[in-house]
Amino acid sequence: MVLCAVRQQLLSSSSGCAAWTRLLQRQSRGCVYSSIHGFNQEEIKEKLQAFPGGSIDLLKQESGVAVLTINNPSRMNAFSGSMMVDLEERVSQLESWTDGKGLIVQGAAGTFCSGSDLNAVRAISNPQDGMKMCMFMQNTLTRLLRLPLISVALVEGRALGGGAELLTACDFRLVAPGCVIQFVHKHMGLVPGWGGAARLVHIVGSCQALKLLSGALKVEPELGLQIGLADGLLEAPQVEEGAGSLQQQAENWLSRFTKGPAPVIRAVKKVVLSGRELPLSEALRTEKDVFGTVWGGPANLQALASRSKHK
Ligand SMILES: CC[C@@H](C(=O)O)C(=O)SCCNC(=O)CCNC(=O)[C@H](O)C(C)(C)COP(=O)(O)OP(=O)(O)OC[C@H]1O[C@@H](n2cnc3c(N)ncnc32)[C@H](O)[C@@H]1OP(=O)(O)O
Repeated sequence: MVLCAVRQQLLSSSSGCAAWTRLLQRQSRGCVYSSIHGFNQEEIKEKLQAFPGGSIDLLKQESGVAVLTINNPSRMNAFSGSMMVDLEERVSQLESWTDGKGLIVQGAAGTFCSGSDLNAVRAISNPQDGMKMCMFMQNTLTRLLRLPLISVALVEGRALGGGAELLTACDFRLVAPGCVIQFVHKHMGLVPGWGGAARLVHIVGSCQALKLLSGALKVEPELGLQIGLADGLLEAPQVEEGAGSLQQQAENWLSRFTKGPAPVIRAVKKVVLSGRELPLSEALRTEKDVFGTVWGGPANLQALASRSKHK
């Protein structure tokens, strides 16, 4: 169902986007898990909806940068079951947002996310349902990371367990003073289940990932920057004129990379994504296909016209 929606959106935008469809088909058939893995998305969505609370809010801005907010403050932004379903639906909306260039993922009320709602976890603790929730969240976070948008996690307060896994599903992480990222899974007798371990190895390397997971180490801003889990440090918001809100600072940081026509910014994310995920020959073919979507396009022709005056 996801691939159909994604394919339809991409093909409807322009014939050039057939390249992106081929990438999705080559890479993942849209998701990590499908019916051939015994995964039934509608079945697990129905189970998850039985655990309500909180919301995942999405604001798509004229600037082409959207803000996704994990909103369950009474539970330190823990993911209820219905929030997991919400997240998948917001990712679908972002997959269809053809004007999008960037995404900021943040938590409400001064903290990021404290993982799964433990009340829900207790209720779906049988292995079958746990694995289905795991596959659902792996599919959703993989699609989040594969969005043709440049994504930034704005990490404030605490990012624990699944919350720490969520921030690994963004391209970059900006940390606020005093925040703590902690993969607490070992303390729960678990390992990451939402894909956080696989992505963490790509971000910080296997040795650092092994330390963070086996030690359930608390990663504060200084360590995060040192090991590459954090890409920038935000300033504590000043009441008087100053750095601006954390979200404003994050938007300013992101703006350096999203400045320009959406088709070009989206093409940049696509070629980096294929370079990161595909074997070299496939990545080169995808790069050629994506190149074909911008070569001779409006932005390219306008740039050539403006430079032809420089004799
Ligand atoms: C794949 C991983 C995934 C999974 O296995 O499904 C997981 O993520 S498992 C969950 C991992 N997360 C945790 O273990 C964090 C648990 N929470 C805490 O350690 C603390 O609450 C905190 C986040 C460090 C904050 O501590 P503190 O500042 O002392 O506040 P409180 O503890 O009083 O919390 C306020 C309020 O929020 C509720 N809360 C917090 N986290 C969760 C959560 N993950 N699930 C459900 N509820 C949560 C907490 O119970 C308090 O509620 P009240 O007691 O009703 O006030």
